[in-house]
Amino acid sequence: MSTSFTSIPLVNFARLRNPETKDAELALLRDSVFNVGFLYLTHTGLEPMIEEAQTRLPDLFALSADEKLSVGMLNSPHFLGYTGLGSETTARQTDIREQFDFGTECKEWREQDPFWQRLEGPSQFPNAWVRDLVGRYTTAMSELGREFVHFVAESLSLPLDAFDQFPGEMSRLKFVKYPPAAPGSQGVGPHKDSIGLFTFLAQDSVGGLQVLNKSGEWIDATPVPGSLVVNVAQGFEAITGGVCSGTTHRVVAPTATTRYSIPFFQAVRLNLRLEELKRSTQEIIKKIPVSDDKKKRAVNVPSELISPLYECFGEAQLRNRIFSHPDVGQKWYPHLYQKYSLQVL
Ligand SMILES: O=C(O)CCC(=O)C(=O)O
Ligand SMILES: [Fe+2]
Repeated sequence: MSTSFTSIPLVNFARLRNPETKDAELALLRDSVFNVGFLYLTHTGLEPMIEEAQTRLPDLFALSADEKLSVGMLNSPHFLGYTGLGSETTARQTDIREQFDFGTECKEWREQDPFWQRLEGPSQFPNAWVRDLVGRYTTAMSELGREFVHFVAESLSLPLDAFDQFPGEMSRLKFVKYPPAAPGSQGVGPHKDSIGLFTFLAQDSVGGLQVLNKSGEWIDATPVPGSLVVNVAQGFEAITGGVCSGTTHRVVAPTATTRYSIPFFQAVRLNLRLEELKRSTQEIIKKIPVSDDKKKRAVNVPSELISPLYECFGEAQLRNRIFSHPDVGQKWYPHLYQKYSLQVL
């Protein structure tokens, strides 16, 4: 398959789980992850769960402004909670969307913990049914994510658990609403997902998600009912030394209908450090189907996200959050906000 994809491959999860069809589907998975960087995952068995969540989203966003603000992200040093329209910035432009960010359960941050550990903490739920839905949805997605990563390892003929040293404590889930806007408006600007190994995204039938291929063309990720769009996030980019780069994507705002989406960002260990990565990625990089030259560079310069400017992956991620949500960043991390603002990257 060409690396300059013009359509996004479909990988059938049931065929990965079936010993008779597994090998052929693993080859497709390998090509999709390492050459394309994006795929639709179908037949996951989670279709009813996804549909239930999609059906409830209009009710969630119909809560009163007071109810939403009572769980505003500004309350949260963990960047969890509600973000109103126009409060988020991507690629230096304002995004036209509203969203609720949640995290899977994790330990509470304490004073003696590293400062970047504070990215993880308790979620804010506006009511009991949202808490219940988020709990069930994240449990199901976490299990799917673990199984998916095992298949990715197998697709490279690596041991099943080759990536099991990397997952972190708190995965993130978002419920997102894009209201209709003027033609060509930015739902969310071009970006790679900084959080996580892989992102598993359920989108509704409206469309607007686009991904950038290696020739610099935007390709429509046209909705495929019941599927999850899976993309490589910067955590996986880091542990493959940048060889498997996260794919850039964006959402063009809808013009006539409201669009809803549900991305799940699979956690990466926040304490991953550059030196550790350089060691652990070597064996992985050897197996990835790309040129030796690219591999050599990968070992020397593991990833743009793991920069010598940062202590570890957690700090790089914290910096990213601070600039995506500058009001939250300035409130909870004023010194870091100032420090990172002065850095030339
Ligand atoms: O809403 C979507 O389809 C994509 C959202 C996204 O890329 C993100 O929130 O990182
Ligand atoms: Fe994204």
